[in-house]
Amino acid sequence: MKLSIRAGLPLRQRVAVTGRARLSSTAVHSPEHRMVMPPGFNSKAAQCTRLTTSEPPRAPVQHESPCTSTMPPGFKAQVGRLDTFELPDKVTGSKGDMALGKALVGAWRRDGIIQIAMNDKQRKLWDEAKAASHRFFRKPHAEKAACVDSQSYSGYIASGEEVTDGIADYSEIFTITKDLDMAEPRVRAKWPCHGPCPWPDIEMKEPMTRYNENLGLEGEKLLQLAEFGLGVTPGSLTRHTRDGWHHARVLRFPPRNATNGKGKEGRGIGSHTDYGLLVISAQDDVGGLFIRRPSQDEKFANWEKSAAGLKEDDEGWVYIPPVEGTHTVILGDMMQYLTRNYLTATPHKVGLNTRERFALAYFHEPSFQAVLKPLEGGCGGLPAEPSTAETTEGVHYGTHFTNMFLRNYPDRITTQRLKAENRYSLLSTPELRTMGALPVLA
Ligand SMILES: O=C(O)CCC(=O)C(=O)O
Ligand SMILES: [Fe+2]
Repeated sequence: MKLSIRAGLPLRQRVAVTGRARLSSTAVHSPEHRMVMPPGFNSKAAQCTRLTTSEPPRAPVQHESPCTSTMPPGFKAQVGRLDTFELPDKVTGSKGDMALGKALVGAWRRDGIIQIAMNDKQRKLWDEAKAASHRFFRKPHAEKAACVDSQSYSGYIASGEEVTDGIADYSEIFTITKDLDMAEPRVRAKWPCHGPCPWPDIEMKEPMTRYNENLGLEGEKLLQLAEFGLGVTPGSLTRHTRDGWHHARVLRFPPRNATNGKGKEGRGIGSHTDYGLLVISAQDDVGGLFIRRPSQDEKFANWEKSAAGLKEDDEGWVYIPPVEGTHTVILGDMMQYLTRNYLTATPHKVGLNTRERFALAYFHEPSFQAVLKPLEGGCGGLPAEPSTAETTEGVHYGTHFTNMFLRNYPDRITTQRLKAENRYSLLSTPELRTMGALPVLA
């Protein structure tokens, strides 16, 4: 894989200094793959190349995957070409870390998404996880459908079962939440969403666990760097992720001409924002992910009022082509809340392509018990805003997560049991709102 970097500086520093992503190419695909350019763009220059700016010249970008050709048919979008950042092995607070943190925050504010290079270990872990995912989704339906749990939302979600903004999604998913056995105190105390992960077999469990643990380390590094970039006290973000409610979705999307008719033509997952701090994703070479850039004109706060379905059929989407050997990182609702919109959750959606697509989204989250309040002191050197009733009370992440899963899976056995046993009421008890507290069992 080639990184898009300026020659002459050590690699990490080069990326920290020049790691600027631009959503430059503006080729737009109509169903007939006609190229339509917005006014002011040179179609020749924009197709699959970066627009030149006043920045110093760079090495030509060489992605291993084609640029616009992977966009799912029937969608209209700009094509985002993202530079690739490389993270250090360890964040120490060096000058390079500070510069990198600023560059990452700048890219998130401008584009809503960053791309980071996988190291060799991560490439191997993703390859193994992808192979396990292929193996799992090839199993007979009955075997997959048996992988459900009545206490946790871990396990299988059939194509057409997940609902976004009232419409079925065609994605087929295996969700992985914290794998807690039946003797675990929080499971015994019937905390909402807490329970075992119904793994189909060890061939799925081991590679997925290894990959997610590695992404957990990556998530912590990104938060540390984001703290530098935001100019907030170190630990302001990471203090919320002690025993974080990290989870993941292993995803398969059918080809658009081989669906079961339960969803909306060509739609893999409808427009939405995710719930926590960071979403670190890997995708195969097929393509399907679209995002929206941060915009002053688009206001939403998913923890207050659902942002699902937001602008789904509007203009302004950016297609993110798969780039081998990279993760993308977008932001979740709690990052937006903590930073008072300095960083915003990234709306995204997935389109079905002509081939089946495999992806994995890892969600780096606060503790289920965390009650979050906006960061003190203001972000990015901006003055702190006065508190309002809403910000003083804070947002309980476990309640936000539970609300989102109740909304997405209204008919799932887990939802039925949660309601039948009135587990929701536990969310307002002090032990569920105190980080590290364990239930007192009779
Ligand atoms: O398939 C992808 O790339 C993204 C999936 C996604 O948005 C999700 O699982 O929440
Ligand atoms: Fe998502």
